[in-house]
Amino acid sequence: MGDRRTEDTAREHHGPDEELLRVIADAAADVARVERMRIEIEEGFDLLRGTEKAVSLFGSARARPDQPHYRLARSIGSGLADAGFTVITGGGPGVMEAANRGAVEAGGTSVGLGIELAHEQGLNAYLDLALDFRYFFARKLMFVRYASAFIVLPGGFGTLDELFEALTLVQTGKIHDFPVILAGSDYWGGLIAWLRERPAASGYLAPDDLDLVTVSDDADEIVRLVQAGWERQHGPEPTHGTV
Ligand SMILES: C/C(=C\CNc1ncnc2c1ncn2[C@@H]1O[C@H](COP(=O)(O)O)[C@@H](O)[C@H]1O)CO
Repeated sequence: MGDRRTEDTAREHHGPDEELLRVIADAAADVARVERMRIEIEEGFDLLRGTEKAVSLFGSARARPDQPHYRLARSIGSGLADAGFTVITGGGPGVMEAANRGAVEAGGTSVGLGIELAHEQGLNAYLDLALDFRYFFARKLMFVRYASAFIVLPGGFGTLDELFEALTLVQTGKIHDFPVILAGSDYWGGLIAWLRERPAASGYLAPDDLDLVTVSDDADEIVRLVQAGWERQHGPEPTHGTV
């Protein structure tokens, strides 16, 4: 009924031919939009195909190199590279740059999946592989598809969005044995306490949902947690012994 009235109103103002042309133009724009999405996903897959051991790391675009969270991200990036993990970030400044920088400094592979934004910052200077995305959802698919763990450093809305998306995927069983590690207890402690006192206490989270996330301040421990998760997913790595 509502649709009929909208169509009638449109005809009164523009006439039936103009309205039909508008509907056809809208449909053509949607076809073009879907094709852009498909191409973007394909480009991401092409870029990352063959990436077998990787971690996605998130955190503030605004952290400065003299800040502790930048330093922590840099040493996590190095530790991951030493352990053979490719480091994937959003390719931007701040914590992303720090993790990519650490990975490059340790001789590892560093990936940046950037996002086109109105106030373009550009990709950071520490990337071996990079791609800029128009669609957040296509970019998020790459973060999950190629990683065996997520590490989340302090950040704002962007980081929180990535954290809760990851937790939702694990909670709903879309991904399994997938470590979600919060780096920086000073920053995340309050959020964990709130999740326990509000959503969990209200019954909106199961008590063991909070076990899906681990908090750590120690880069070495974080790398060990990531490695343990990888082995749960893939089996233990062969040791290169002398026998
Ligand atoms: C706002 C500023 C730079 C924006 N540049 C970004 N480049 C790449 N990825 C980004 C950028 N901004 C946000 N992201 C994504 O969200 C997370 C950080 O967001 P937050 O709001 O800063 O926490 C990050 O993990 C990216 O994936 C510089 O001032």
